[in-house]
Amino acid sequence: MSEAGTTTKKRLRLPPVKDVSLCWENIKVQTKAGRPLLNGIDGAALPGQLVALMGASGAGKTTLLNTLLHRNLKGLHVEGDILLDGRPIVKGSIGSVSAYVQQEDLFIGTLTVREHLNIQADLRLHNKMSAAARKERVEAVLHEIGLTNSQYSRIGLGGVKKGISGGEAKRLAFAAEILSNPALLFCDEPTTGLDSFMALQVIHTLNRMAVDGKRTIVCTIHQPASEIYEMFDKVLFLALGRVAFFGTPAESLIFFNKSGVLFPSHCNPADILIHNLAVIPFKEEECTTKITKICDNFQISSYNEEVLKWRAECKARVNETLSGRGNVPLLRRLWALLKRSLIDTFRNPSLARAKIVQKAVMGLFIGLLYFRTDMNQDGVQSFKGALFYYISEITYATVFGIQTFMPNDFPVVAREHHDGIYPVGIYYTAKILSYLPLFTLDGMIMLSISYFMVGFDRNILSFLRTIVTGVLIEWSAASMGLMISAASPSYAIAVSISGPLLTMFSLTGGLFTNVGKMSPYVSWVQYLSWFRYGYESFVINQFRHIESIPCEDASGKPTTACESSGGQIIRNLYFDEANLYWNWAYMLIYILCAFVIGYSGLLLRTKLAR
Ligand SMILES: Nc1ncnc2c1ncn2[C@@H]1O[C@H](COP(=O)(O)OP(=O)(O)OP(=O)(O)O)[C@@H](O)[C@H]1O
Repeated sequence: MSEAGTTTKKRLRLPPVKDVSLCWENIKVQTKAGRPLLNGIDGAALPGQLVALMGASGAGKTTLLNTLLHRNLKGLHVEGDILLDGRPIVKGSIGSVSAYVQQEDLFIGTLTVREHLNIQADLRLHNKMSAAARKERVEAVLHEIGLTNSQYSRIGLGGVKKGISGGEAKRLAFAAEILSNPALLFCDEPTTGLDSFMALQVIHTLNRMAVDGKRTIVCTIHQPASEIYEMFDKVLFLALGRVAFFGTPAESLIFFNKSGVLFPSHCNPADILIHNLAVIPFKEEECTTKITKICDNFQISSYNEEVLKWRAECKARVNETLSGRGNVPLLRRLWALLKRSLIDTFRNPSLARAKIVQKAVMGLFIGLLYFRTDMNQDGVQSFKGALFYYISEITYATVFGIQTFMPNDFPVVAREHHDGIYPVGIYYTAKILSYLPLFTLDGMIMLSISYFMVGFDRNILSFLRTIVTGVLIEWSAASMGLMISAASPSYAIAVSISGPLLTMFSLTGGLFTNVGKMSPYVSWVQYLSWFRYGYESFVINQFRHIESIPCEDASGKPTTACESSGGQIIRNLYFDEANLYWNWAYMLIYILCAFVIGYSGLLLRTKLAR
């Protein structure tokens, strides 16, 4: 290989990790009601080891993993020591030196593999790493995890849009977690949902990360195939909340065989072991006696003595210093989330393209419907109708369009927030900023296409005021849509809240009912309605300079009812000319309040989504 080639290869490797060992001693977990889940679990994972936590369903694998990670322990009472290089782990500190690959892979499916990693690098890598260094790290991780061939493929959305394979998705989840090059990695059921070939690939990747990278890896696993079983350095079997065995896979066969478990040839040993450690319905007593005997045997076995030695080795590393991940600049995280939201918004055909095309078509339609309306009594009604229609058109599409975002994003946001990658506020700000261009442009397109076709005031300032009012209406609708979406548990609930609210706001907007003559029981609703603020500004802007309007219909016939000047139109609607710009201020305040309420709702939902 050429020298240049050698340099490139060197660059593509992750830097060596500062290895760590993890041990746990006498871990006891019980529910608040006093039900024991784990009862005195000891163990250790040393650098370069891939350790599997195994056992029948309900044995306590996830509970042990959560205990080691200090996560999801609400409602449980935990005792025992967890030591990282000899030092007790204080609550939450393990997260800063380790990574956790969770069972369910959650991604923004519109991104490519490389884009996802670039954004994760910007979100996770500390402030001392330059943009070039972060790019290099992504390159190294792509090679390390074996994702270079699919780096430009879209991740896809399960069941909606085909993307990368399940095995690639799992490896992508690893890739994101090892960007920060952690020495300690936890994985929950990394092979669940994968076929045997993909599962083997995934465990092979983990094995390589442990052996080559000197990482310490702990994972839970369900009934692995024999080939996979042999790839673990250590297996820890849990049963009835106790350790049934901890040692190498080869030793496990010897130990369990001595404890009376038979392994017929051509059978998967892991299947047989898990079957033997399960409490089978209607045979509870028999199973409990057998399992208790196995656990007792292990306690007095030489394998348990080995575990005690590893633990001592782990404790002896007390002098090593550990460094956390470091700080990630807030602005960089905001920019990364903004990029992700922008890509997602503009690649989401149901939102971006549909919105632009729809508004262009509606602009043309309104333009043709009210084409060259003359200023007479019929014309006044048409102008008023067109102005109110603008508000409806901008509002409904915006509120319901924007509400689609939260159900898709929420699981990812909740996880990333709880993983400490960013606070919800940064995500929310980025999301709002990402919607700004789209939810400003589409309304402007509709107004610009139709405004002069209808025959509204040709004065450029009047046109610009219409645009500004339109943008504020759209942003009022967007902020309300976001607020309801952020605080609602599902899209269906968000829509069912928004529908009636919009009807109320529309009815109190000034066209259907006179704002000055509403029933006192509901007249306050108008002050929550941007229909009312927007319509008043639209009407004042169009009519206030019109001094005389003929009292005749479109065919020239005199009319009995007549609004003979712009001022009269404004007064008849109980509007006030002084409110033209005040309404802009009210809408701005409205937008800010809705954003703040939406943020609070999202924060609360995220906190509850543990
Ligand atoms: N917060 C909790 N409150 C009450 N019981 C709990 C709690 N967490 C876990 N358990 C109980 O502890 C037992 C062990 O659960 P755990 O999820 O750890 O098992 P597991 O071995 O991971 O099972 P599986 O393989 O099915 O995921 C189960 O009976 C479960 O119902």
